[in-house]
Amino acid sequence: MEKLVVKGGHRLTGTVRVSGAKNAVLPIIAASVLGTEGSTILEVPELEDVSTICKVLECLGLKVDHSTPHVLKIDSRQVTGWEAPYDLVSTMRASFLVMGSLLARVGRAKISLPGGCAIGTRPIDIHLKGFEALGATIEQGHGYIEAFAPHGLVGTTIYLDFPSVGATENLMMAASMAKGTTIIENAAQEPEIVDLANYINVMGGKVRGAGTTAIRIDGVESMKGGEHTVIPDRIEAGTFMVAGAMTQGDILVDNVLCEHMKPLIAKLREAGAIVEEGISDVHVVGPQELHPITIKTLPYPGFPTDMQAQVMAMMCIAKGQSSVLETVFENRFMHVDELLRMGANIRTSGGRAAIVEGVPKLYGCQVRATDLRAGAAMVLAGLVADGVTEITDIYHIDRGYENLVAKLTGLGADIQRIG
Ligand SMILES: CC(=O)N[C@H]1[C@@H](OP(=O)(O)OP(=O)(O)OC[C@H]2O[C@@H](n3ccc(=O)[nH]c3=O)[C@H](O)[C@@H]2O)O[C@H](CO)[C@@H](O)[C@@H]1O
Ligand SMILES: C=C(OP(=O)(O)O)C(=O)O
Repeated sequence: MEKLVVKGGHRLTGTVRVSGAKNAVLPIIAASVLGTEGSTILEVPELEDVSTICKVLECLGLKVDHSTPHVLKIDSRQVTGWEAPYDLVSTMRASFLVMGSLLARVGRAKISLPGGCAIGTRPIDIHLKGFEALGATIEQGHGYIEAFAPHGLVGTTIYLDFPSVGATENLMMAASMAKGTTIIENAAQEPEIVDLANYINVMGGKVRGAGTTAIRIDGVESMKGGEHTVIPDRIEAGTFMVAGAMTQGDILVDNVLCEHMKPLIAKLREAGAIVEEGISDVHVVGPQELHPITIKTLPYPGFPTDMQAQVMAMMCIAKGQSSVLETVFENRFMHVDELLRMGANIRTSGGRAAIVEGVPKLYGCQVRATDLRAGAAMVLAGLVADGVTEITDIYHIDRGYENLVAKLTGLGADIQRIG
């Protein structure tokens, strides 16, 4: 079994370049189904999740050329299938995002139910309610969801019970070729939503207001295709910024949109780091001693849940008491038990709140990457731990971090992938 072996105690210095955003490229690839002429996507991160969603497209009859690294050429002239099978949806929930584009393009979709995952039950009720509001018929059975709109979808106003990122994206795609106008109220405002809207518009769609709580989509008859460059990954950037802060490092994180990083930048400064915002980069200098901080995860522009585990790793070595309130997912504390094994002092209550008492040292040991960001937190803890940390189940990390070992090694970390 492959594992990461991290020898702690190295100060990180130098420059690291951030890849394109996983959470932007996945819905963008799903949206490529909408276009009848094909698309070219640039700044595509080389990730397991990208391979998985490309396999989903191939199941639908699209042709994907990924022969040039970081570039995807998608031939979407023919869509011959409408089913995303269990093996692909179970490894990556974002496969469910093809439901909206399939409904728009071919009027039907059959997608395996994603099921729960390590960070919570993650239902899809908001997506389904939205599809029904647009006129689709939904049937569930034998582990699959089928949606039908043989005569096309019809625009309407949809108020989301929660600003779900995935539901906003799925409904934006579905509505892009509906008859008339759709307004999504209480929409998610994440930068990845804006990137998807920009791509839909490049293909010939008419989406306005993405990045605000009300998105207006004027349905068009058909879409062509186009070229789109994916935004930088704010979570990968944030993970390196925390690494710099934790290791008393001095690092330049390149290919960053600081506008997307505001909640993390504020917290790193509270923790005592120096953070200098550039036009497309950010410079982080870690303090001698980290101060304790408080975070509460929220939908954008609040503090991102996808940075909670990494920041909790940082809190473990701050001087004093920090706290975390996780409000987006009901069960995103899988990393706590692993951090405890490394000598951290953390108390949780109710699965949503944690108090972290900083300790002078963490100690290397064997730990598991229980999910993607929990895995990143283990790497960060390993960078500052006394001795050697061995991290297993690293396939979770491969879902979302391109070349993590090479990037950290370039900053002076002692980290190897073995097995
Ligand atoms: C591929 C991708 O972009 N993944 C991100 C996306 O996931 P994802 O799109 O799955 O996250 P959502 O915003 O939909 O989920 C947020 C919360 O809403 C709940 N919910 C969601 C949909 C629904 O129909 N019913 C429902 O109850 C979820 O269980 C969760 O508790 O946004 C999350 C929140 O920022 C991030 O952590 C993920 O990294
Ligand atoms: C939870 C995440 O991703 P996904 O929604 O793909 O599981 C994440 O990127 O941290």
